[in-house]
Amino acid sequence: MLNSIEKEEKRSERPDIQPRFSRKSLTLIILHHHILLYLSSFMEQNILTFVLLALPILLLFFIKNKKPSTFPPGPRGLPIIGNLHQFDSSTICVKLYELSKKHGPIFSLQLGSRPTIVISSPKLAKEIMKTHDLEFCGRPSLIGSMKFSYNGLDMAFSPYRDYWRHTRKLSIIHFLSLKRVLMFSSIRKQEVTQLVKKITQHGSSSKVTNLHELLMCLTSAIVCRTALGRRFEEEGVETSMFHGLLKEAQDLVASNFYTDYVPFVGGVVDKISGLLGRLEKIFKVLDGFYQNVIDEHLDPQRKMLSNEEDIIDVLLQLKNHRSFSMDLTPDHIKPLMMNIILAGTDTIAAAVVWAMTALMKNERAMKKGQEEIRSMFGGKDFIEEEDIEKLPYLKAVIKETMRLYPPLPLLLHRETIKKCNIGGYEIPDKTLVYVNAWAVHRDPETWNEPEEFYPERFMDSKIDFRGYDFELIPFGTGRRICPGIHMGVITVEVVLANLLFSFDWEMPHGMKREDIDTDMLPGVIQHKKNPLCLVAKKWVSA
Ligand code: HEM
Repeated sequence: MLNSIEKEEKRSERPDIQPRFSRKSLTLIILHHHILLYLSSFMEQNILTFVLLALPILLLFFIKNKKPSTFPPGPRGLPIIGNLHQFDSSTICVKLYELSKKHGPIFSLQLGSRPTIVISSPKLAKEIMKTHDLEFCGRPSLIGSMKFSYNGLDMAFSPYRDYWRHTRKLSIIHFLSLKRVLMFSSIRKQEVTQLVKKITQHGSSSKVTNLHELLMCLTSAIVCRTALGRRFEEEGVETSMFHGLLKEAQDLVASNFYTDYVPFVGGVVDKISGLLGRLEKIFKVLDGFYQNVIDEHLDPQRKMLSNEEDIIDVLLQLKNHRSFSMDLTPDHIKPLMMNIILAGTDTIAAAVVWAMTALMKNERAMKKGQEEIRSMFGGKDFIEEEDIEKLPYLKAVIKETMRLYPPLPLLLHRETIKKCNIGGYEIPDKTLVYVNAWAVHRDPETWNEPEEFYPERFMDSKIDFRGYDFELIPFGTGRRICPGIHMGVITVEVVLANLLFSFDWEMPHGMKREDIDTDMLPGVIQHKKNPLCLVAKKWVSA
């Protein structure tokens, strides 16, 4: 039998019967013409022609990306968009948790053209993030994350490759290490002291304290001072503008761009809906902001806010010492700043708000937490970071909060970089992967009464969230585990310890503890939907 190369050779020896175009080149010519027509209809804004021309391309695309038969089962979706419409909800982690009860701890979705799997048990989380961590440590190139990461030049959204490994190593050694994080502890102390002062003023004038607002101000001040050496004017226009920018950026990272899931037509939908325009606009503003901060740092006349070096200083020194394997330009520094600010501000504020919410709903745990701190450190003005080691109940409260209300309930999506087998199913490469920490943290085979807020469950337990225990993964685990874990945990601890130590917390007039809801806002980072508003009474040691 002739193999295809031999056939091809024979054909070229007989020019008389050689077709002018091979089948492959004919298909390419037709496709090329089709795309040209398609683009010109788009330019001329002829929507009907545009959609009609897009249909065959879409069909080709979907046939090519059809789920293999060995893929996990899952809910049926609609034509073309698959399950995308079900993925656009404020409580997506809860919805996926409910679906896992029906379809099992590994099930599939079809998000437009992208085959997707959802993992919902500690056992499978371990398979994905330990046994097969290498196959599962890619990140999908989605339009929002690509924009904010300057096309994957950051850590969070960079694909798994040498560049990511270098950047991550550099961050972990030079600015997110425990040693470096402890060097920033005076910033945290100053900012938390300010917060306590502000709440004390609210309390003395019986003003209600909106904890979400105050904690967002606090964490953005801590993160900005640490990373950029900059502080925004208290409760001023600048601060609220900055929070507005952060919120818009977070919303856009969390948005489902149709461009990512429905090729060709998706881009038009996103353009018409204004999503692409918003993305460009906010990116430009943030980019300009980071550029200004970097220029300030390069200015020899620069006056430092405090004597500490900030993360940009550290990066610029590394640049001068050529510690990075390539030239570290502002285009490498900006995406890292974007990561630190977007990943650090909301996560920490959300975690503290959820802890206070859970404690307000559970008076017993609140009292126990306050007694632990006050009996140990009653004579002090401030609970220092090194005091926290002596507060096991506080630590248990934080673990229990992160279990029930993980700030990133779906972690950050991953993408397979190779084909592999999980739970008896074959998962092709380029499959989108969601690990639903919300579901893992409620696994009934692991946790007794999983819906109960019961910090005591951690008192005699070795389970921790540092990446070794797959039943508790608020920071993820494996190669992609959160590199900001030291900064995140220390900040949550010192803020919560001082809030519990300094104040007795009461409900505003006419409200009961049972009125506090746990509804969530949509987004990658899970915030409480209705702000937690409380009355703070300053506690004075007897
Ligand atoms: C309570 C606070 C925080 C929580 C709960 C949290 C949680 C997470 C989670 C779940 C991931 C995804 C892990 C995965 O894919 O397996 C992540 C990634 C990341 N976090 Fe955090 N985080 C927190 C604070 C921070 C802080 C303070 C920073 C920076 C200063 C930070 C920087 C990052 C970065 C850069 C990544 C991407 C890592 C990579 O893909 O290599 N996080 N975080």
